[in-house]
Amino acid sequence: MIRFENVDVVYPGGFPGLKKVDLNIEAGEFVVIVGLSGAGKSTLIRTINGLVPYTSGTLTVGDEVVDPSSRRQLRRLRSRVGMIFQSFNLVSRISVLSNVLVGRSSQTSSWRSLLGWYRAADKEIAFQSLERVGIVEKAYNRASALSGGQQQRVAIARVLAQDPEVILADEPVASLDPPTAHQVLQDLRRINRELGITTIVNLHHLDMARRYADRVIGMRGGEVVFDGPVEAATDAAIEGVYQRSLTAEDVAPDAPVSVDEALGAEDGPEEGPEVEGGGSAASPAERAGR
Ligand SMILES: Nc1ncnc2c1ncn2[C@@H]1O[C@H](COP(=O)(O)OP(=O)(O)OP(=O)(O)O)[C@@H](O)[C@H]1O
Repeated sequence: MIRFENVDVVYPGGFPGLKKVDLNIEAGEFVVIVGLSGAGKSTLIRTINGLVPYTSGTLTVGDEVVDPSSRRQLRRLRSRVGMIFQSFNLVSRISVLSNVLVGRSSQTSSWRSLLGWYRAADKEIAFQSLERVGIVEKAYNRASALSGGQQQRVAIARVLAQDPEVILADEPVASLDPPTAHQVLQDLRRINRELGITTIVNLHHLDMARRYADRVIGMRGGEVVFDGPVEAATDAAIEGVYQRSLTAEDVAPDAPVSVDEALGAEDGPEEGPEVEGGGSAASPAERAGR
């Protein structure tokens, strides 16, 4: 699905962002990238959708080799690869629904997008996306009126409305308190399982990485220095990535549990909203009060 072959990124000024990265990420995987600040996690993620152009090697997404110099191809790539950011990146003064409809822009003529005249089918997709993250009732609220966790769910719904093959999430829970962070990660994990969307997430805290990842990639100095199933991401392995001992803060923001304990923990409670069927005959739009 995503293949890095000997990929380098050199930032303007000559700073190396990625060094000789070789990676294969299969369709449907849920991959978490860990590493200390400055390790190259964001660079790796942003290279996949062309936000950061790679300077040598070959990057393939699906069946297309990414050509950072082709604006047309980058537009197409970004319609297939959705991105979620730490700061949500919503338009705060417009409604939740309008924000989610932005995810339909690549399928909508520019005059319709500009005027906000989205087709009924696109609105239905937007409602269904909001339903999938459990906040369809907020469709007509201003985005700014929502909590951080709800805003991140809107951002996930916007990406879902794109019908993406890949979701990239760059520190998606760094601005959220731990319980809310877990809920957002549970949403991403559930969506990955239900829809089979390849998902790549940068995370700082190891308890979260270990709870949600299938596979962990460790980075240091722009290089991939660890790549294995979550079971292999032991304390010793991550200490090898960080090149120092782990601290409580590495593991969890405010709950210093043993990392090996977290690794052995059962799956987190699947608290996400019921999505299929839901026990109600009402459509998502009806539940939103349309
Ligand atoms: N636009 C840029 N120009 C020059 N150097 C950059 C640029 N963006 C990132 N870098 C450098 O590239 C390196 C990797 O940065 P990156 O943001 O990918 O790290 P990260 O692992 O995501 O860090 P963090 O966890 O702090 O976000 C850092 O040393 C950073 O200073």
